[in-house]
Amino acid sequence: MRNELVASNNFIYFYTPNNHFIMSQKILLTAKEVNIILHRLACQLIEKHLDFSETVLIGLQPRGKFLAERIKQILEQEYKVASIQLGFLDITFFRDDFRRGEKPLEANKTQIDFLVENKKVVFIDDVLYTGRSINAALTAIQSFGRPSEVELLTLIDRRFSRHLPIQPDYRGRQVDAINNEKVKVCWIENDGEDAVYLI
Ligand SMILES: O=P(O)(O)OC[C@H]1O[C@H](OP(=O)(O)OP(=O)(O)O)[C@H](O)[C@@H]1O
Repeated sequence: MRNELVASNNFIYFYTPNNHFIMSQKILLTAKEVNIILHRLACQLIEKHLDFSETVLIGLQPRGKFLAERIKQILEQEYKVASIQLGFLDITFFRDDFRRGEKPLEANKTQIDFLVENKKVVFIDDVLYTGRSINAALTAIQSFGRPSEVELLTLIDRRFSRHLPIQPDYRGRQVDAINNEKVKVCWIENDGEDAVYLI
């Protein structure tokens, strides 16, 4: 059991019943802010891709999937863009560091039911940090054809943290976080709320 106290400076402090502080996390984006940003990102995509007839969306597994599904839903339901092609790409075994960990890796499902040959591909992920996931995605997508163009949409861009020359084309929010901090993006369908925390 723990009690939760929301402080006025956007930090959430957790205390044990005997009042020992155990951790804190800062809320970077509330559900309302996430919703506003998702609509802006959807509009930016429409501005560039119009009817999406030559464009496919690819959500990166595991957590880019939720963002990609949300963007698709907004485009179709609120902005009446018809039948957007959306796939999900797992990059686990394409990472340049996949043999370096001690734990056995668990892959997620890749589900791309279309060719990306000559299509404009938009990668969608929740966080851009070192850029290594996107680097792996660029390799992995080659199995599905040769896109005419690849762009990147990310909800959170961790500034000054890149290991590779990769930048987002569409970004929700830039965040300055130091290396031992984690940016956690929560989705209501998976985590019970829409929110972004710095932990
Ligand atoms: O630019 P990169 O350094 O590759 O980081 C970006 C990736 O990091 C996060 O996943 P992470 O592997 O941290 O997993 P988790 O958040 O689901 O624990 C996030 O979902 C991105 O896919």
